[in-house]
Formats: sequence, structure tokens, C-alpha cells
Amino acid sequence: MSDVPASRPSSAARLSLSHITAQHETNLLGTVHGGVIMTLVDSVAGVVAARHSGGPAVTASMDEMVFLVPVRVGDVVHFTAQVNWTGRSSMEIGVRITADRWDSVGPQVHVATAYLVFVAVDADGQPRQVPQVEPENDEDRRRMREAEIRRSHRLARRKAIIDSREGAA
Ligand SMILES: CC(=O)SCCNC(=O)CCNC(=O)[C@H](O)C(C)(C)COP(=O)(O)OP(=O)(O)OC[C@H]1O[C@@H](n2cnc3c(N)ncnc32)[C@H](O)[C@@H]1OP(=O)(O)O
Repeated sequence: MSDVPASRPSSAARLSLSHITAQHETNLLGTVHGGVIMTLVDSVAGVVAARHSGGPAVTASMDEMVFLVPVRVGDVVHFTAQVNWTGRSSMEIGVRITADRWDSVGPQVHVATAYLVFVAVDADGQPRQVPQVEPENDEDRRRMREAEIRRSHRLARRKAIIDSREGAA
């Protein structure tokens, strides 16, 4: 594992990946399977988490992911990911997914946005501390504020479910 600094700028681990979709990635309707997109989202976010934290990181959760438009075979799908927020050992990674239609030149289509929480782990699979992400501009600061809102909702939802189960027991 590399030496891990106390903080890293958000641009340090940002990553873009482009993928040309193929026939074998389709669902029964003939459009690209949502699971193919989700696998690539998880992979891209995992690389960002590993680069930011300087070592292995595992997917802890993925927020609701809304598919806005179908992706067609041959479309070029772009995944852009960065660390939005850091806790002690967890990181929220935001992934924006856009597509260029294979048969026309036009503005990129917004396919989906996903937010994933990764936890950096040590050799025993135990959470380890991550560098704090340093937002570099207003957009990064907006992403960090919104990530904090999502985290507080995740924690509140988890606590409400635990309380409800304990109340029912
Ligand atoms: C890249 C891949 O494909 S990995 C394969 C799929 N993923 C996995 O197999 C992961 C399996 N899960 C695990 O190993 C564990 O649950 C871990 C490492 C994620 C968390 O371990 P825990 O013992 O629960 O850790 P702990 O309770 O100390 O929490 C550690 C951090 O994880 C965060 N966390 C734990 N569970 C969740 C969750 N469901 N959603 C969001 N964050 C979570 C905590 O908030 C905490 O964050 P912080 O350190 O920034 O405050």
C-alpha cells in the first residue's frame, strides 16, 4: 500500500471511462442491460476509491440509481467519477453516466447518476482511515454538501429500521 497523505484534492482520483456497448450486453428488449451499466459504475467507482485511499476499498452501498433513457447497442457510454465526500474510512463516489448515440452527432444524453459508498479496508478487511477529500471549486463544494445530506438520510434510515425491528421484537 502506498503512503497515504492526510488529504487529497478531488481532482487527484477523478476518472473517466468510455465504453462502446455491444450486442452481447443487451436485455430481452434489445437495449443495453442495466446490470452492465451498474457493473461498470461499480468498477469505475472502485478505481476512484482505491486511488483516493491509496489501497483496497470495498463497495458498502449504492444509492438508488435512476435510468433516465435507454442505452442502445453501439452507443458510446461515458462514466465520470470522483470522490464527493470522505468520512473516517468511508467515501462517497459520484458517477455521472452519459452517452453518445452511435448513429448521430448531437449533444450527449444523460443516462444516469449513481452515488456509491466505498470503505477502505486493510489486509484483514477492517476499515482503515482515508485521506480527507479537498473540494477545489464551487461544484466540488456543492457535491460535498449534497453527499452530507445523503449520508445523514442513510444513517437516519438505518437507525429507523433498527429501532422499528427492536420495537417489534
Ligand atoms: C469492489 C467490490 O466489488 S467489493 C464486494 C462487495 N462489497 C463487500 O463485500 C463489502 C462487504 N462489507 C464489509 O466488508 C463491511 O460491511 C464494511 C467493511 C463495508 C464495513 O464494515 P463494518 O464493520 O460495518 O464497519 P464500521 O461499522 O466500523 O463502519 C466503517 C465505515 O463504513 C461505513 N458503512 C458501513 N456500512 C455502511 C453502509 N451500509 N452504507 C454506507 N456506509 C457504511 C460507516 O458509516 C463507517 O464510515 P466512517 O468510518 O467513514 O465513519
